[in-house]
Amino acid sequence: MSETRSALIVDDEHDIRELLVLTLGRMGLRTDTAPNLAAAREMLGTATYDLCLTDMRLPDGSGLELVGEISTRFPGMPVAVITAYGNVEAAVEALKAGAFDFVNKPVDIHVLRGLVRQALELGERARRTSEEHSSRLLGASDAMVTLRNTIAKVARSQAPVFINGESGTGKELVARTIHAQGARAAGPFVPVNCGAIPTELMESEFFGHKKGSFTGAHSDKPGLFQAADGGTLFLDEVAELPLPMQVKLLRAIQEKSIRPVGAPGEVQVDVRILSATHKDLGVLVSEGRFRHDLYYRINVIGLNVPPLRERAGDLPLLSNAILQRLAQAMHRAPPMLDDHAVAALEAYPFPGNVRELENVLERALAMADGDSITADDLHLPAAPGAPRTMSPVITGTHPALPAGTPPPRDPRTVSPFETAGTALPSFIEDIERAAIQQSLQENRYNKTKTAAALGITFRALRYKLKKLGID
Ligand SMILES: Nc1ncnc2c1ncn2[C@@H]1O[C@H](COP(=O)(O)OP(=O)(O)OP(=O)(O)O)[C@@H](O)[C@H]1O
Repeated sequence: MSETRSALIVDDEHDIRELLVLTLGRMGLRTDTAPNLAAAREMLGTATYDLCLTDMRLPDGSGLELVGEISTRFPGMPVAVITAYGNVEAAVEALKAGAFDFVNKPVDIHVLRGLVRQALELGERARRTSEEHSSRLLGASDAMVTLRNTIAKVARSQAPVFINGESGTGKELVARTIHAQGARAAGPFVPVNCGAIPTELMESEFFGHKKGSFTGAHSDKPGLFQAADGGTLFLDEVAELPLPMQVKLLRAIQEKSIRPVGAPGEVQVDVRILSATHKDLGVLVSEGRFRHDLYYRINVIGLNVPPLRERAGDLPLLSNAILQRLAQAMHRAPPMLDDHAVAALEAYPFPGNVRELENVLERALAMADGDSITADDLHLPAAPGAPRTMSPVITGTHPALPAGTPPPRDPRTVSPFETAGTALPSFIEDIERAAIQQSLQENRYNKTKTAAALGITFRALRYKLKKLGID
């Protein structure tokens, strides 16, 4: 626990607040204080705490109300109450309302310190559990339920699995889930981006090398196959493997052994192969760009991860889980998406899938002032291929949606001719903005690659991003 923990202290008695601030401060905690319920609520709206200590009797209500609110709004945050000595009923009520523990007045410093230590441990455990949840493949759509069921079956076997799906749909997460649910879970999971290894280093990266086998080989180095021994090797972007490397990989998979560069003999390896690509590998095989024998070897079981736009019903669940995770990392209370924001998300096609959703929400979280995220905060780009309209996609200027009101129209249906009558420079800027945003998504927000794809320099791209207000 290296980062500073924080506590909210709620008590109307100045002396008690001082005593608690001093004691918790000595334990290394940062503290905020509130003399009443209203102030406590305000503080909880702007910051997240690892612990709350509240008096039962407050000038504007009961500490019990706070206990209830905290348990619902911040389920992982322990709250303890300070009760008058001998008031057993109040203590029991507090525990029933969700308090973690209570401490009697006058406060015994020893008891208090023990309670704080336990509360922090409890919070830490809750945080870890929530992190485990966040690495789960979420979604209640039929497609995701089917995918999760298939994964559960596939995980039991040792067969190679080939995962296909657009960028950012969750292919790596699927691979990690197969590994985590299978018999090799205690072994290593080694992901490798096949498109990121320079061709000349590939053999050494996959199979390792012996000291002195080539210039720069200053010591023996095990390769990725050895690193994944007893576990899983995940070949991401497998379509990017050059043909000569495909031959070597096929051999290693068939023989279950590898020969490090410069080594005299073979080394046995026990590795399960999972692979993925967003490309159509069948087409690459028919074009002779991917070996059919390797294709059949890695594609014993094939899984398809559907794009987010085909399971828009998963958006609220996914968005809330992502916001919760991001807010927790920022020690903030997770904001809610308002109705317009949900409608805007559901109308947007998300070409970058869940990864793009994460980026959109991260930016929105940084922009949002209060407890909720509006459609304006989302800054959704125009749908790729469609010129941006003169007004933002979802302006957020609509009044709150009454129940039953249809959501704002789908930005994809906006006709480019709606731009007629607008000043030419602004029209051109909009087209430029749409092209840059599309290229950014296609290149996964890598600005160097985006600049290259657009045929402009990195500096020019940076200038345009600033000028067009894209960040
Ligand atoms: N169903 C899901 N539930 C929760 N998080 C998800 C889900 N799908 C994807 N994610 C998250 O979205 C992000 C992108 O997922 P991941 O890296 O697995 O996608 P990918 O398809 O492998 O992307 P690429 O093709 O670019 O390699 C990750 O942070 C992942 O945790």
